[in-house]
Amino acid sequence: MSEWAIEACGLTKRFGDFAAVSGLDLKVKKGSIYGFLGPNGCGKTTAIRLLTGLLAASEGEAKLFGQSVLQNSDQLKSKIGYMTQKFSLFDDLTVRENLHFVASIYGLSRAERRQRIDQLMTDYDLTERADNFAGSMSGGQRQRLALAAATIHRPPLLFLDEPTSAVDPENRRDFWEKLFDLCDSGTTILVSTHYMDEAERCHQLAILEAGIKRVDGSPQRLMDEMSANVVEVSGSDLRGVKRALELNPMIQSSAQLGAHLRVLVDKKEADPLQWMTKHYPQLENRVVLARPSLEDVFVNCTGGSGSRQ
Ligand SMILES: Nc1ncnc2c1ncn2[C@@H]1O[C@H](COP(=O)(O)OP(=O)(O)OP(=O)(O)O)[C@@H](O)[C@H]1O
Repeated sequence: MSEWAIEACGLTKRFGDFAAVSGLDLKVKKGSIYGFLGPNGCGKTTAIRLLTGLLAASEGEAKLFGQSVLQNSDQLKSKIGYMTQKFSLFDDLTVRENLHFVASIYGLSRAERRQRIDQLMTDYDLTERADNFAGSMSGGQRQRLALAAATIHRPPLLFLDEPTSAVDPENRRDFWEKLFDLCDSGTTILVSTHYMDEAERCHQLAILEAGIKRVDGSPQRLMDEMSANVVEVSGSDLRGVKRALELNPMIQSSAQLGAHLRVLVDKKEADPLQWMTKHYPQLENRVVLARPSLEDVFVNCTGGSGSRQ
């Protein structure tokens, strides 16, 4: 038995001359949460569709639980749950009707269906909404309904494409609690996001840009191994300091966060504080070292086109 829920090797998808995903290598351990982090259009949805077998790859291969996605798509269907980026249930059906519909597609028996739907409505706080139309519910409730539907057949592997883009931070936190419950019971989850805080919750993640995986690893490892030190600059004329710093090739990026400038200094400089005050004497007593964040990693490896949370 393979220890991997997902394996991909050189996975590539071209639309005409344009490569939406290029040479993606991936290994996702069973029972873990793996994140795809990247800006709009970087290829997250395309990669998920390749891994689920909904799109055929131009090159490369993907396996789920050791089985080729291309050759075993029928057998693998029952092992996969897929929550698409757009709400894909029926607005003019009630919560219960939507779940009945999905359960019938997955071939659950009548008795099993009723029991499973009641259980899911309890688990996802939907019981009071059972007879409400999906179209009349809030973003958070619709998202819980979509997750209930995606898990109705108890798939061991879940693909979630930007599942929380339409919900507020509190609902997002609750949603992640549900994901960790699923993970705890053995489900493997691949989730795409452009939120840094969400990516930080994943066991492992890959940062994608322009269809290419730039780095992967645990959030902590990515932060530890970043090729830059983070320096915070305070004081006056931060806009002028930023303009001056950005001319220097040792400065990978600088961004103002409130009353500070957050600066990534190439790790080739062993002592970034000394280096900065030597080259910019006006920064004497105005610089401190800061702990790297996942956003710093993102900026460091992509040039910084992601969104901030
Ligand atoms: N069927 C298609 N035909 C042509 N181009 C496509 C097709 N599907 C996706 N693309 C292009 O491939 C690139 C990657 O798209 P994809 O939807 O995978 O990105 P994404 O990271 O999921 O973006 P978003 O966060 O906006 O959903 C985009 O430039 C998109 O326009």
